[in-house]
Amino acid sequence: MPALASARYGKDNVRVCKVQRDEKTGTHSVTEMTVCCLLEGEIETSYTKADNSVVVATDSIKNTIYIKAKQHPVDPPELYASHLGQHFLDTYPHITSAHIDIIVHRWTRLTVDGAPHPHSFFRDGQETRNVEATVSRSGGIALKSTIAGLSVLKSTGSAFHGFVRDQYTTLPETWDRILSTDIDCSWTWKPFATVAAVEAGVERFNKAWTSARDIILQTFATDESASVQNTMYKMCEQILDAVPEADKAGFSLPNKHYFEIDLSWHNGLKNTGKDAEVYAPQSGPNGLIKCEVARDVSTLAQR
Ligand SMILES: O=c1[nH]c(=O)c2[nH]c(=O)[nH]c2[nH]1
Repeated sequence: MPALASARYGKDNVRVCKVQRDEKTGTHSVTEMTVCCLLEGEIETSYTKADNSVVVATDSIKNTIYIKAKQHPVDPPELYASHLGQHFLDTYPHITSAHIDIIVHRWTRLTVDGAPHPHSFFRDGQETRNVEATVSRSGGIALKSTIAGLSVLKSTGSAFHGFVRDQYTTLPETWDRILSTDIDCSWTWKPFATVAAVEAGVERFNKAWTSARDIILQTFATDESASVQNTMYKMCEQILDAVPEADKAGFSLPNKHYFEIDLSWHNGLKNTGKDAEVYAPQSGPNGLIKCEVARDVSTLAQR
């Protein structure tokens, strides 16, 4: 006999923009987010018995996302996600956990005549700052912070050699290649007991984001990379050092290949090895390299 094994529901792709105005200076700040909010709890009968009495309508969930954005700061997103998730537990006794995913889109302040403009912004890239929050009666507030979609490329300082060579191998070893990826980096916070605990020392979240971003960019640029694997591991170690309240850091990185093009068939034109200048960027297939580094290995999820 089949039975409901798991269920959660809510509203996805809720787009929210909050403008905060400093009346004294006339400076505005803008935060644009895409929010997903899914609820779990004693909601089985809505699936199995057509019992809508246990359903908080997804339309109401959407309204709540707007209201909580009005009532609370949306920066940092970790705090807003905690307030939003906690609201559902405080308001509906049969809801046992709220899963909040937030994507924060970039609006970077414009510089006009050398000065930061008070109310104009531009989108400088597809990079986003993301948060996944699970607020539950049993586990408190679990937060994971992410930098996603930060595209980087270096034109030297990357090698890849010494890998397995057998009857399946065609890739030549290289001591100098283009390395390019779209950064997806996350760090997982030790659980917080309450929203008040998230709020106490709330500056930790923006500080961690800035540190992680700096570490990623600096290490990407300066590491003499032996592989994507080794470079991402070095970044994780440094992020764990910089963010003492995180117990895990990890990456998921596509290896976006740039192939050398042999043009020697055209009048002996040299364009490989030390003469390589014109490359063919590949859309796919691409490598995909992932890892998680735990401060204490016992905190790693069992697989
Ligand atoms: O940094 C790399 N890691 C790999 O595992 C790999 N595999 C591959 O073909 N190229 C690369 N590059």
